[in-house]
Amino acid sequence: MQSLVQTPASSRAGASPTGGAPTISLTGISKTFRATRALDDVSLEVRPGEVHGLLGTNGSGKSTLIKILAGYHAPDPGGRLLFNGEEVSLPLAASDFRRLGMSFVHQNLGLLPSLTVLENLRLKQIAVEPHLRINWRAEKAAAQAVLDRYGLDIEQWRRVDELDAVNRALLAIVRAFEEIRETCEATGKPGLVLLDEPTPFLPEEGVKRLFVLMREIADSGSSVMFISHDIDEVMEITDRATILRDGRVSGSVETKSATHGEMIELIIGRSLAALSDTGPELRSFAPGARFEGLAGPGLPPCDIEVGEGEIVGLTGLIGSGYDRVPYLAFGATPAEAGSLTLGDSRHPLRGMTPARAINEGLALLPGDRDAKSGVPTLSIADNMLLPDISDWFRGLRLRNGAMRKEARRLGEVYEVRPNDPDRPLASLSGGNAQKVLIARWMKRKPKLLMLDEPTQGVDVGTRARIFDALKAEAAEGMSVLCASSDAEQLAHICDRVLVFARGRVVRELRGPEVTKDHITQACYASLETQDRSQK
Ligand SMILES: Nc1ncnc2c1ncn2[C@@H]1O[C@H](COP(=O)(O)OP(=O)(O)OP(=O)(O)O)[C@@H](O)[C@H]1O
Repeated sequence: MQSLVQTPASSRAGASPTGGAPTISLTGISKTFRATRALDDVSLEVRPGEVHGLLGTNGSGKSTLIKILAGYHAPDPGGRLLFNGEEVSLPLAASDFRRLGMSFVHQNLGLLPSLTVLENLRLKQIAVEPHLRINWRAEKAAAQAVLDRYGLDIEQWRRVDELDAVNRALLAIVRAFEEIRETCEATGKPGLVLLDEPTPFLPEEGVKRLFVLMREIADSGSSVMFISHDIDEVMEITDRATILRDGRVSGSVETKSATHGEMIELIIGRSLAALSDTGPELRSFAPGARFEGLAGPGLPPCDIEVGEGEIVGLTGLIGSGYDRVPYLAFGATPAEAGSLTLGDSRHPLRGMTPARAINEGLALLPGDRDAKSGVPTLSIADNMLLPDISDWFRGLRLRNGAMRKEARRLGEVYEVRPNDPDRPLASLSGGNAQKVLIARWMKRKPKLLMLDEPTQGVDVGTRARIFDALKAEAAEGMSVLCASSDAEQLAHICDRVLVFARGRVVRELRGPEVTKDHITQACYASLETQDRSQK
């Protein structure tokens, strides 16, 4: 590797080659949660006008670092933080953020969905500044000025829950930057906006719009810190990136000249097999699951077949309806019509409930990032084995030891870190909690496993393990339906991919056609189909 990759020691605080002080400089930050050393002597700096990436495996400490910067966690004694050269004592206080010029966009964006765009943008002024009555005309003009400044074409009177995901994310970022703009203008010093994975559920064109906005913030002289699992995105938008592994800085790179492979090695400590540019062999499968006339809100009747042992991907652009299929099929969203044939039995989908679906041999791993499908207060072992709890009784006695042993084995297979079956799910990082839930459903060996964005928030190394495990289960006869907007993920695992537009399957890719490029092209070609049918 060339000199573009700096060792943690050489990237220590205060060594900004730009000559000016870094916007933020952290030195020797550690954080211990009982037995877990979440951060160990982390040092990094973000320079003025820089978009800086923060990458790392699940549990590597990214969220802990952001929580320290947000004043939520106090770090262990000994760490230092300099902001524009000023020493700031840790933990940060609520009054520090505006004074220094620091703002955050957390994963849930922090907007108030039932309020309008205007109210979200001007909330602080409306709620905090004293006035006898709100001058809506002035507030409207101020909000419009903000929207115009960043070129956002959003109606001010729309409620935030009526906006699409892209506009919600753009609004959150604009609001965060507006929070610090006045401070930056008054002090003439750069501010820092921290974005904690704002892109996972956005379509590609939405991500591009976000990047334009991030670049505008950086061009104004402020800095942006961007946390993401998506290496391609980090390579596209950031100037430099810091990579964490097991709570330590494994490297700091100039992203423009780093390669994808170098980034992966810094993240997981090893390289991965390259993605093949031809899809899998064309194979035929015995009948597995067949949906006929499956219909529900946002999905006109459609037919989908998945062979025994076949992995079928469902994809399309946002709003195309592909992601509704697993929920309607499982009864998590009530289906309006349709039937499911599994082996010799046929089941009406109207009136299907998750409990019945599980009884028939279906499983669903939802795509939420808050691990809603798990029980945060229960242990890892309970979360993995709860659906089969009756198997773990001997008479009236629950075989706790055997349960723990099995949970530890599954934790090993799915690389759950830390692999301690007694820990509550809530204490795991988001990606590790997702691994626990994947293990739970894979272990049950359902006839049809349905997944929605299964590896969202899961690091690149574990992603490969999960793909291998899915393929291994499919080879044993399990049918798999995987809804995902990630063409690379689908290309890794699928035998066949169905591309949706306006709720209908508009393209089927099979065998060798199942490549990342073909899937992406088919999604964008579906946009034309979508546009034509709208005219
Ligand atoms: N409140 C807590 N109590 C105990 N352990 C914690 C707590 N918060 C985080 N940890 C542990 O600290 C380590 C770092 O977790 P963190 O959430 O920072 O990782 P991350 O890099 O953000 O992961 P992900 O990409 O999965 O979100 C993990 O081992 C996690 O289990």
